Amino acid sequence: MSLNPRLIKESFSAIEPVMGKAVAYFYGRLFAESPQLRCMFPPAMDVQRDRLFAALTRIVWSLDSPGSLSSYLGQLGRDHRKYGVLAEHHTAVGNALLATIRRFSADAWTTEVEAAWVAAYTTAANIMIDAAEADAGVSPAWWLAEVVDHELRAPDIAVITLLPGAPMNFVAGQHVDVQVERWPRVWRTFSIANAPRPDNTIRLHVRAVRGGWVSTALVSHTRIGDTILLGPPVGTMTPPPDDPVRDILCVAGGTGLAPLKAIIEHVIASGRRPNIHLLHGARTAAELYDLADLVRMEGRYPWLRFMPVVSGEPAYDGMRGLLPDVVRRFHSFADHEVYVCGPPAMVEETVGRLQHDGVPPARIHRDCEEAEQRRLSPRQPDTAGGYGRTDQPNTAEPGGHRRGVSR
Ligand SMILES: NC(=O)C1=CN([C@@H]2O[C@H](COP(=O)(O)OP(=O)(O)OC[C@H]3O[C@@H](n4cnc5c(N)ncnc54)[C@H](O)[C@@H]3O)[C@@H](O)[C@H]2O)C=CC1
Repeated sequence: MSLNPRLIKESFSAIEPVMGKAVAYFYGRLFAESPQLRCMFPPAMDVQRDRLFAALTRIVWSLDSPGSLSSYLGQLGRDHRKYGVLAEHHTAVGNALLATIRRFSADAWTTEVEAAWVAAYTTAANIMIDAAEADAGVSPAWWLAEVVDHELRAPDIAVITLLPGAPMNFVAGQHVDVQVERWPRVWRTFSIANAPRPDNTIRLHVRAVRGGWVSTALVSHTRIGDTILLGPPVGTMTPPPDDPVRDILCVAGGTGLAPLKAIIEHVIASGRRPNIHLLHGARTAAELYDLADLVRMEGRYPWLRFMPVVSGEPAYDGMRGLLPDVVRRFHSFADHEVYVCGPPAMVEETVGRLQHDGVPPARIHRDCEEAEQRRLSPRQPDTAGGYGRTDQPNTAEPGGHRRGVSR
């Protein structure tokens, strides 16, 4: 069975323009053939559809890069443990996927194309299964965490401290999926806002999205003593492993501050003393929800320079403007290591301007596309999402056998 990326990409291109319909057909087919799988998914499937499309696109277009494909699929396999995905589920998914591609690629469907998709899907499923099996020996599928602190820092922003039931190994800058008791099978992504701590606690910065299920539950209906579920930490916006001794610029929009604060804590813990500029932008002064803490940090570490910036309050008595504009008011950051996080438009614009001003792309770190797709824009409701877990997720270990698609 050999991979044929060219055939896969050609047939996938034929489907891309009708991807919305194809994904809807895929789930209809999957649930018709395997109704027992429906309960693993959230009630509303809109975000789920986007996630599937994003994952499929990424897999198809990285078929020529086995290294990055394999690491992405490995992470996907480990991450899917929290949903209770078993090895045999991959067969049902593979069959529905093949039926979907056959139907929507129409004239482009040949026996060669079919063989190429079977080979590609089987390879991908086996990488996911292997990664999940290996992970099962060393890490929980999910963590039950207790809320040990809950601070409402603005009417719609909470800083929440959690104590996972078992230690969680993570790297500063990573994010986790979160599920609240009120909304089973609905997972939402939040960055961990601290570097690893001796007491194993982790912090989240959450803005309640209007109409949002998980974010609203976390901000308005969660109390100290409640428990929530956390998926495994993932994400690649982490400090470079060689930790170069370069000065650092962090540009944080709103609750996009969370992973950047974790990275700054990581640098502090490392003992290095680079100059750090942290710009934190908010629409109003009242939304500078971490001001007191950041001012305290700045007072303690003189090489850390914190600059709050407000974009929507003309009377604000401090630095005003949109972050991408404000960044350009400073001297060049061309020799800095740069981290940018916040609303997608702000990130795009800031990164573009920094590159234009001479910062090499390799030194600009941002949450990868995948994280942005998993996390919803704060201006959209987080009404659905995740690939839900089964009722007894802790007993749902992947089986020992591998499956592809049945032809
Ligand atoms: N909560 C978390 O753990 C994390 C959240 N994020 C993302 O960060 C974002 C935070 O959103 P909010 O707190 O509502 O921020 P916001 O919408 O209040 O914006 C904060 C600042 O970003 C800049 N900005 C916003 N929109 C812009 C635009 N179109 N062009 C140029 N600059 C713009 C402005 O300076 C503004 O003051 C969300 O997209 C969220 O998904 C990212 C990582 C972690």
